[in-house]
Amino acid sequence: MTATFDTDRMAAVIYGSEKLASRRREISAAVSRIPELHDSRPLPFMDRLEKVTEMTRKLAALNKHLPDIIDPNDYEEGLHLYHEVMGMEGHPLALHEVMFIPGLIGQGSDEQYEKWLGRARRREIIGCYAQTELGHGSNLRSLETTASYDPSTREFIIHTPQITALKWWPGALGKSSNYAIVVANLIIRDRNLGPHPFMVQLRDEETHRPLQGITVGDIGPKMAFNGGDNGFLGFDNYRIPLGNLLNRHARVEEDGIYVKPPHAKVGHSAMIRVRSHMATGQAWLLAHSLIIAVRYSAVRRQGFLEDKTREVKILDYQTQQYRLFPSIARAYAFIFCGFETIRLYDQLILDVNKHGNTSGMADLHALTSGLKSVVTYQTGEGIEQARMACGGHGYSMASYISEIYGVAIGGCTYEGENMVMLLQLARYLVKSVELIKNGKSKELGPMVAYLAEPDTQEKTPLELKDYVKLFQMMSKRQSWKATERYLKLVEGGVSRDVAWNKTAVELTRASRLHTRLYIMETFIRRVSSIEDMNLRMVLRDLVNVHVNYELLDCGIYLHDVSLLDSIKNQLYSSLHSLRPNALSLLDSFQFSDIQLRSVLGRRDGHVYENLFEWAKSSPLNVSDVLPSVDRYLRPMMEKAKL
Ligand SMILES: CCCCCCCCCCCC(=O)SCCNC(=O)CCNC(=O)[C@H](O)C(C)(C)COP(=O)(O)OP(=O)(O)OC[C@H]1O[C@@H](n2cnc3c(N)ncnc32)[C@H](O)[C@@H]1OP(=O)(O)O
Ligand SMILES: Cc1cc2nc3c(=O)[nH]c(=O)nc-3n(C[C@H](O)[C@H](O)[C@H](O)COP(=O)(O)OP(=O)(O)OC[C@H]3O[C@@H](n4cnc5c(N)ncnc54)[C@H](O)[C@@H]3O)c2cc1C
Repeated sequence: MTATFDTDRMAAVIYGSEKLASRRREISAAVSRIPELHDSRPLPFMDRLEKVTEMTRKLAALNKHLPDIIDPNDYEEGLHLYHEVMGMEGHPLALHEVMFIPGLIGQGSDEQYEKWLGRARRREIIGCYAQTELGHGSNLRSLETTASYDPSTREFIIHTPQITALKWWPGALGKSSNYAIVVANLIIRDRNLGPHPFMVQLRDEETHRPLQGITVGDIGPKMAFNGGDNGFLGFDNYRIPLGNLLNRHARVEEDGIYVKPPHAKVGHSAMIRVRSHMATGQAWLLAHSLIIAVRYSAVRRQGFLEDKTREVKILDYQTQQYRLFPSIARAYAFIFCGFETIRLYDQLILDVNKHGNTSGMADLHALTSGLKSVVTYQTGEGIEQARMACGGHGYSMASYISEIYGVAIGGCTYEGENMVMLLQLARYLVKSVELIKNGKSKELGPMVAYLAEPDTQEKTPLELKDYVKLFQMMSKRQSWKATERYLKLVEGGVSRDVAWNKTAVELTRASRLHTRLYIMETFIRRVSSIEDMNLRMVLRDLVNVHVNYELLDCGIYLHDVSLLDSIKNQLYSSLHSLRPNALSLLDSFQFSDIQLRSVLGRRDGHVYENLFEWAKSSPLNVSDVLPSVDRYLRPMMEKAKL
């Protein structure tokens, strides 16, 4: 089936410009010509040490070839090159680019840029972001690592008071990084001023051995990311100079005077940055799994429909389309949301760093708290459906889908556990409803203005905008219902904390609906702005699938049977009309075979031959008879014969 649109032009929509889309193709082509940038053998056949070694080997090779392939100062080109070569399982520089450098930019002063930023960019040093501890991750107020100021030597003494204070989880901390941005409680004259970011050298730059007073190592295998070394880190009264407090926002003078930051949370910028980028990163992971599943579904034949002479492609089953196509819509919707949040983050950093203007922080915190939670959860659901849609071969590591799942689903936990972040957004929604109740609707932020709109009369929806209005009213009602439930408890004498906890499930439901409304409206807004008619037509099909699927999935108006039927009928006909374009919508992401790392998803479609070759290369097939059979099984069977 030929697509009704140009996939290169769709790639330009996905990546934001024709230039970047074509540069991505050139970079992938360049990588395909350099064998030392390829996996030396399939990653699923490697144990953890082999995998970490392989990632380190490739990283060094990439660093060598990088100047010949990309503009080293072009962030987007670098991001694609890393994804192409390093894949998704983690590597020594994974957090260096994602958190260490952005943390330095967000928190460091111009002098500290001079000292560390250039060195970090040239990769003379490798860094990570060490905040989470063995005993605390969500509740930052209870972090235990201390940084006590000693005015007599003008130093901070970093210390791990007890085992629960060990830094635990930070990516690339265990064996790779020789520096870290360490988040520790700033203590001045016994006064705890809360978590602050400090630049700390962990290892000797020559020998890479841990410095005196530092205990550091790897936390062991995880569900995924096993090419990376998430680590633990402990301090024994470890001294660092006064100038190592990253002091763009908060400062300590030599005599110990503390100058507080313009906003209590301005030190959280590294987290906000990752959350702002997660919608895009998760969309790519979802699209990875979908292109594998849809390519395979276009090859795999199983069972019959009307033509009894030839088995049907499983992509022609309505259930297969229902399983996969709503996630294709979500992948596009998440990409468009990602453009928004990255733009908002870049603007915020400029406002804060250049003008000390923190007014955009609350909105972006609320938006990214909800978005990272909904996007990561729905991405995980979509990847799991993609795996199941491939039957047995989806369950094989040859499909690579379970690795993609493990990486993606980590996002439900890192950067703020989803439940915790949904409740952060709920704070914002409750405050907004209270503003309206107090006659201050004018103070509402643009993202919550709809909460003040009167309920529309439920007329029979005829157009897309009517269906979106239905969803908007449902979201509004949930925010009001949850807020009033909470306020009723408070007015009844229940403390705010207890009332909050007793309403928490309803509050998180309000956060999810609010976020899903934002995703839907962003998707529609972006599609409506696309000039190329062919692109806009097929993306409208995706929007129709998305809106109707969301309405059904959120259980809207289940009491109104005729409305329910019309939503279902629209969804099923949208699935059918998407069928001819489904594969091309995913081909438009232009992932190379190297980047997909999936035998099932290869462009050549020779699934069975490729699967057989892959299986034969398994280490277990090096010999016909395994040593363990000779050593244990054969004696056991011989004995049974006596
Ligand atoms: C995909 C491939 C990738 C591949 C790459 C993979 C990379 C993996 C990287 C993972 C890295 C990590 O996980 S790094 C570690 C991530 N850790 C986290 O995210 C920790 C999550 N916890 C937190 O952020 C915090 O504890 C909170 C926000 C949940 C609670 O903080 P709190 O200080 O107790 O604040 P709280 O009392 O709740 O709220 C007080 C007021 O502050 C506001 N507030 C709180 N935080 C912020 C903020 N950042 N910006 C603005 N405002 C804020 C609240 O809205 C509230 O306003 P008002 O209501 O009073 O007006
Ligand atoms: C793959 C991966 C990479 C990571 N990389 C880094 C890194 O580079 N740097 C770093 O500093 N950290 C990193 N982390 C740590 C991560 O940020 C934390 O795991 C995360 O913040 C959650 O904290 P926690 O694990 O302590 O869970 P807890 O905070 O102990 O929460 C456990 C559970 O308790 C419940 N809960 C907790 N608080 C609340 C609440 N207020 N309301 C309702 N329910 C609640 C939730 O169900 C939650 O899942 C990484 C984690 C993973 C999995």
